[in-house]
Amino acid sequence: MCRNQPQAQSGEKVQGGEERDKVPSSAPGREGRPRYQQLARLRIVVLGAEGVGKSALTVRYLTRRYISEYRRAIDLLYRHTVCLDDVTSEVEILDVSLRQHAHESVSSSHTRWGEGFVVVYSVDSAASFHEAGAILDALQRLKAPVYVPAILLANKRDLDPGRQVSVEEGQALSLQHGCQFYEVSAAESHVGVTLAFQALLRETRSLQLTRPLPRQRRISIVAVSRMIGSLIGRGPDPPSPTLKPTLVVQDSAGKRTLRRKDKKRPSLSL
Ligand SMILES: Nc1nc2c(ncn2[C@@H]2O[C@H](COP(=O)(O)OP(=O)(O)OP(=O)(O)O)[C@@H](O)[C@H]2O)c(=O)[nH]1
Repeated sequence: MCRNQPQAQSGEKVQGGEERDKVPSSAPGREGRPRYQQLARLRIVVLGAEGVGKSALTVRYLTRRYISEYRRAIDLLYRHTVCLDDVTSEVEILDVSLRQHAHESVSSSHTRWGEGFVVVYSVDSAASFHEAGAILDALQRLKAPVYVPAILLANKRDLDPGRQVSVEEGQALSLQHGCQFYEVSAAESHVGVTLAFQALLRETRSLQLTRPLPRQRRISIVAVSRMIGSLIGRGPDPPSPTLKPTLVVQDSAGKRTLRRKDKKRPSLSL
């Protein structure tokens, strides 16, 4: 039985792209297990206007801790092993740093890579609420006709005196887009944040299971390796300005390091 909490994967080995693509489907995977025994992988993208608390929420979910200041203007990719409902999955969370007019920066690279989406706004910012609506529109447009598992996350509930967006408005927007809605405060508690992420992981996982496995695996390998190729400038596509995540890796001593993905350091494994 596994604990119902996300766990940092320590001592994670990060490999280059070419090696990864060569692994035949019957060969042992990087954990030394046959492919069919490897963990399900869920890829989550966190989107929202600038400063709404995307990093605070992501770190709150992953570590239960609240850290009030983060490096800005970089995308971060977190990889963790999560046990939920006694099912262990490898979860990758891309915390995207979008600038003004965030919805215009949501690209098909994000939607091709991501399987589940957290769309965040801040209750003290009507502008961020409108951005969230535009992001949900953009996701649906880019993913159409495929259904998009997403949650709408209203953050900074603790700032109620300065509230510009009511709970009812948040609910109405989520109903309009057919997604779940949570109002939370990354600053106050990890509970709501954890429930929200877990709901999305469940939905994303359920959707994965409805797809035929071999085909889905092939598609995800191609999609990720293409994305990684463009991230590190090796692929035929030009590098996307919005998809250059820094990988957060936790070593066996528990020390966390940030690695920027650039030409010299190809670093994401399948
Ligand atoms: N009061 C309050 N402040 C919060 C909360 N969550 C985040 N913040 C603050 O909001 C600011 C922005 O938080 P970030 O997590 O960096 O926001 P972000 O969306 O990742 O920012 P960018 O990556 O620059 O777009 C920081 O000063 C946080 O401390 C919250 O729940 N309540």
